[in-house]
Amino acid sequence: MQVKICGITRVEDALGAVDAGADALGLVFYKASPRYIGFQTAAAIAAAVPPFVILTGLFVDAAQSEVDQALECVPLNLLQFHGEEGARYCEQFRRPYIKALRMREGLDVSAAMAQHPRARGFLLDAYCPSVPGGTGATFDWDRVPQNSGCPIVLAGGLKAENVAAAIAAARPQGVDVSGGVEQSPGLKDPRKVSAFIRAAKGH
Ligand SMILES: O=C(O)c1ccccc1NCC(=O)[C@H](O)[C@H](O)COP(=O)(O)O
Repeated sequence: MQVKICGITRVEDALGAVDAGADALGLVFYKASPRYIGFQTAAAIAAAVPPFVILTGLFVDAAQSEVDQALECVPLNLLQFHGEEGARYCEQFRRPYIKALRMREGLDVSAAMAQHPRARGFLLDAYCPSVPGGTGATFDWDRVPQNSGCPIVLAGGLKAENVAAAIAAARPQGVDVSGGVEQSPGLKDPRKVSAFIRAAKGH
């Protein structure tokens, strides 16, 4: 099971997550988030992270110039679009990307996935009307499509205590967590991070 720890704001949190076995880290470039970091901090984190860890840049309906600037300043391996971005917008950066789908009631997940034929995967997150992500809320894991033909990353309200059950129900390729491994918004708790990764990877 691949694990992404999202909302990293400090070098020590990045290194702690990598030591604990994280496969990917998420850097939030959405200014309204308590986990927002600027490009300078992001570049410092990127410089400290070993080469085989996937560094993901997260955006919510950002201006094209903002994503371009992030790509100039930070060596991101993957883009994560967490708003209402369409395929043409996401593809213009010519970088691997995953599209977040917020699981509001009635969402046709397969149809939403079909709108992004070039996405490398889909991150399925809980839907809360006023907050685009990092809400700590779960959704019904039985709604995760099986055999969709594209990697699924499960997110939303995961923590060490529920991630094994979530994986058993949704059978995703990866899991993503933010609030469930924090001591306070934006600051990771090393013990929670390592308990989460152990539980997700089944050891
Ligand atoms: O983390 C944020 O603050 C955030 C803000 C706006 C859009 C997305 C955000 N996070 C995206 C993630 O990938 C989170 O890990 C995911 O939403 C799950 O968060 P949580 O329920 O806190 O584990």
